[in-house]
Amino acid sequence: MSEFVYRNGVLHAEQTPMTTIAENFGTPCYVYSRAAIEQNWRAFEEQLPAPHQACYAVKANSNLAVLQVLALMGAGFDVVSGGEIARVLQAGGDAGKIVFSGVGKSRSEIEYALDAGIAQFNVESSAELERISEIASARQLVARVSLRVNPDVDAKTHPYIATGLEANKFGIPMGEAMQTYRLAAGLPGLQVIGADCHIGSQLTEIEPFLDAMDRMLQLIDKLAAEGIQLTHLDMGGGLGVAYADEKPPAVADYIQALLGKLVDHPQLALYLEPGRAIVANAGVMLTRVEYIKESEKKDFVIVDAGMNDMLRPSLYQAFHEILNVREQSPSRSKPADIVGPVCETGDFLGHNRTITASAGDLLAVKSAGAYGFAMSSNYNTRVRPAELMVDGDQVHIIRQREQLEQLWQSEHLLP
Ligand SMILES: Cc1ncc(COP(=O)(O)O)c(C=O)c1O
Ligand SMILES: N[C@@H](CCCC[NH3+])C(=O)O
Repeated sequence: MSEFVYRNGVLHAEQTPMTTIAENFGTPCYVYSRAAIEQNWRAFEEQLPAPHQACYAVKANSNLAVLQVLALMGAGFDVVSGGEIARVLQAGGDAGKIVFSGVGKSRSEIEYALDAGIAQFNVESSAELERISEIASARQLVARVSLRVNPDVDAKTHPYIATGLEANKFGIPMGEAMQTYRLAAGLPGLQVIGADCHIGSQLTEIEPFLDAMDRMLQLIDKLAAEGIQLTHLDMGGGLGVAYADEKPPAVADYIQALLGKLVDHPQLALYLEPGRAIVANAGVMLTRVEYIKESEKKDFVIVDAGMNDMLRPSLYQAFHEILNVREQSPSRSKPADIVGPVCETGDFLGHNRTITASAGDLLAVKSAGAYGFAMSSNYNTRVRPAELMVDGDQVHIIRQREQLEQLWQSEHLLP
């Protein structure tokens, strides 16, 4: 069930009309539904009783209040930087449920993570193993490590968000996995506990996950035969959502299919790192139409949000449904591009849309809760939008719209 629906001809977020939100908080802004986030999280949690564990991928949406909602539900977290660890702790998350992924962990990030007592490092190279071993030994600590192995499967998604092919920078190639595990097992300050992989994002089929899992289980069996016993397998994130007419598998079907593969491996806990599946459809971006520019073949609907606020269409030609907040009919006869004010030809939110819109109208860009605000920037010296969390009939401001002065407060004029 979507928490964003028309009531009396006006798009609502839970019980609050979008028109009220725009009046009170201005545009552009991101609007999230707490109920939707909770519902999406519960779908994972219910399928993954302990010792299995879901770890929300913080990069998808790292607003403190979003993390807080999940922390209150007992979530684990998948992070990719020291900054994300700090955010999770700031939001009340449990360090003991943090897994630390990423190809380029710096010394200071590793030190910070060890001191914070995170659950484990998902390690991506021999060099990183050696660095973690050295730092942990010097601190007389033991770092729990899992190796991220690249299973070399085609995730059948956009090439920029496929990560499980050998051509990608991520993980340890399957062919080198055994020797890297042997290295890990012999290094001081490390406890080798698991294996992980992440083959890509926005996957709409189960098969690539199952294919990757077969390869990972074969590796785990070979390791066991050598006396390296692992206790968990982390299959990463990547479950897709419906932006348009995609039909991603239901969470329960996806997890049951993965758990089904574990019947012969009762010692293994399954970890997952969902990001998009938790937050994408729990958020929209609200923007107001500034101008309509008509031309012979197509019109331009020029709105107050641009690629700096919402990068996915420009970066991946990603499709996001765009609705007029006031339900409209019929649709326009000539297609329109919905474009922003940024000085780039690639600054668009949607191409060839049939949406009816006039100057002053409010539009909602759907499925914007994941990789929306998280990838925003200040390009063109534009302040980043406000973020709001709707909770029933309450609207909480969870991030103020930036003020211009903040944009240059760390800059200095020459003496
Ligand atoms: C290691 C890792 N885990 C989890 C995720 C979250 O992915 P998604 O948002 O597709 O679930 C990503 C990003 O793709 C990732 O790189
Ligand atoms: N940022 C991408 C997903 C990449 C995930 C990174 N591991 C998107 O918007 O779809």
